[in-house]
Order: sequence, then structure tokens, then C-alpha cells
Amino acid sequence: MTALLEVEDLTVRFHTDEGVVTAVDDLSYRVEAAETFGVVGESGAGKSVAARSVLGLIDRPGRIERGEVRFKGEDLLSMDESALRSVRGDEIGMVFQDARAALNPVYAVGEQIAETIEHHMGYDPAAAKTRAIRLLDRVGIADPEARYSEYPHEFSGGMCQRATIAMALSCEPDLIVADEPTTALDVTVEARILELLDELADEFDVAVQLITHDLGVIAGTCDRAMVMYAGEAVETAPIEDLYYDPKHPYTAGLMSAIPRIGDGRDRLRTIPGTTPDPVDPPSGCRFHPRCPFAEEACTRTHPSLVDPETGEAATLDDDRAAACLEYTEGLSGGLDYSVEVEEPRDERAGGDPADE
Ligand SMILES: Nc1ncnc2c1ncn2[C@@H]1O[C@H](COP(=O)(O)OP(=O)(O)OP(=O)(O)O)[C@@H](O)[C@H]1O
Repeated sequence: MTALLEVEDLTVRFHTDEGVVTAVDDLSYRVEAAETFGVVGESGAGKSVAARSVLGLIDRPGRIERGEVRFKGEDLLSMDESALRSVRGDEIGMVFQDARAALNPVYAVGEQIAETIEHHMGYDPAAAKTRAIRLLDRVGIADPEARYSEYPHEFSGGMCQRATIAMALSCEPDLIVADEPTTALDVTVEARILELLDELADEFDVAVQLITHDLGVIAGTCDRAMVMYAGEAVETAPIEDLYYDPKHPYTAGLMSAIPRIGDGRDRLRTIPGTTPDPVDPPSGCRFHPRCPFAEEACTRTHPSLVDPETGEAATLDDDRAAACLEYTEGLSGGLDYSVEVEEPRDERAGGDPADE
């Protein structure tokens, strides 16, 4: 069965003065129709570049060197710009971190949504306006008729993000790519926006590729997720497996960085060490300098993504995969960690979006 989105062997490089940055290295994943698929990893892992490649938005000095991005079976990378633009508006919606920047400051918010609807769905202006107002209402913007004519600077950050979600949904896409949609917002607003995305994904039967550096966000919203490190996928799994039984030491490390309810910590614990230099990543397993279980072999051999039960090469259809030598060669000390998990962040705040 072909999945809605299939990314295969994607490699993206940036040719910079400092050298060649391999931002995404041989990345493969799939997103099924109507599922929410999380992509998680620290800053610089390649999450945004992977997402932008799907949308055909890699500009110089970036270059997609290799790979396929199949959407409904068609390779987007071989489409010309105008075909791609129409897929982007009609079938794939986008939500970015900086919602205000995604809106045009000189047009009223509602008009921007209506314009998209006219352009991509062929509605006449009056019908497009009606639909835009209905969408503003659906994403929780109070008094949508009046708000329709307001400008982005009159909207709060949370309201802007609601509006871009309305815009992304306006053409009834099959996929929404949401890149850190709540990072710029405070925690209560974040929770409400995530809840909204979750509800709308269900209601509109749309798949979401949700990019975040916060595993807590993924745990609350996604069906499956992929963990990226230094341009590569190091683990993919259904969300419960990822959360309760992480197979990669990096995933386990990210887990310990999730703030747990009631543990009295108000700061994130982070994984010791820093993300590798993207121009000259470590040999062998890229995570080895930070991995508490690393052995000599990890400095030499690059682990590929395998089924952790069998050690066989992972395919796009596999739900579970991890890239650690433990599952092929075996590490003499093994992966000696256990995960204690309290409830994920499900205590979402309710309340009035007007507070945003
Ligand atoms: N325009 C660019 N020029 C040069 N290098 C770039 C460019 N865009 C991205 N990169 C590099 O590609 C790598 C991956 O970046 P990317 O933004 O995808 O990471 P990320 O996981 O999304 O992190 P963040 O959460 O900080 O956005 C980084 O090393 C980054 O420096």
C-alpha cells in the first residue's frame, strides 16, 4: 500500500563558506493518510530542512542531492514549480513557527484566507469570504465577522497561529506540515493550539507532519514519530512504544529531558554534550560522543536503521526501527537504561482563546 507521503533516501546539502553541510542524510519515512506523524530532535537535526524539502522550499545554497518525495504516489521533486505550487496550496497546507511572519502585514487576515480559497478552490469572492469567516470561527477566533477585516498586527501570537491554521485548512488539504507551530507561544496557549490542531486533524481527516524539539508535544498529539539526530532518523515508532520503550539511547535521553508533571522541575534537563558539527560529523554513529553506552565499535561503524527485533534493514512499511549497533552487532555492555514515565502532558489548559 502506498502511504500518503513517502520520503525515500532524501539527502539535502548546503554549500556554505564553512564547508558542505549535509542537513538531511539519506532520510526515509512515511506519513499515512489522516495520521499525525511527529518529527522530533534537537535544534539543527534537520527537521525543518526535511519538511521544507517536502514542500519544495529549499533555496540556494541548499540542494536536494538525492531521493524521492512521493505524495499520493507522485514524486514532488520531479514536478515543475507551477505544478508544485498548486500541490502546495491545494493538497498540502503549511503552518510555521512564526505565524505573524507567515501572514502578509498589509492585508486583512480574513482577506488573505479568502484569497487563498478563491485562488485554489475557484470560489467566487462572496463564497470565499463566507468560507473564510466560517474557518476563523472554527479555529476559535471570537467574533469572526469583525476579525475578518483586522490586520495581523491586531492579532495576538496565538490568534495569528489560529489564522494560519485556518489558512492551511482552507483548501481541504490531505496533509498539513506544521513546523514548530507552538514554539513561539507560551505554554498555555501552546496547549490550546495543539489541542485545536488535533481536533481539526480528526474533523477534516487530514494528516499532519508535526515538527518539534519537544517530545512532550509529540507524546500528546502524534500517532507515530521519528526521532532525528544530525540529519538522520535514529528511531521511528508508534508513539506509545517510543515513549514507554525507546530503542535508541538518544530517544531515551530526550525522554529524560521531558518535564514530568509533579517533579518540581521548571527547567528542561538536557542531554549532556552538544549537537555535532554539521560540516564534519563524528565517525561511526554520530551520537557516539554523547552516548553513555558507546563502545569502540560505535566510533567506527555507522549503524543503519533496522528492525530492533530482527536486526534486518528497516523498510518504509516498518513501524519500528532504530539505528544502533546494539541491534546488529550487539554492544558488549548493552543498552543499560530503563525508562520511568509519568503521565504525558494531558492536563491541557482550557479557557478562552481571547486570553491569547
Ligand atoms: N540556508 C541554510 N544555509 C546553510 N545551512 C543551513 C541552512 N538552512 C539549514 N542549514 C543547516 O542545516 C542543518 C539542519 O537545519 P534545520 O533547520 O533543518 O534543523 P532543525 O532540526 O529544524 O532545527 P531548528 O529546530 O533549530 O530549526 C543545520 O546544521 C543548519 O545549520
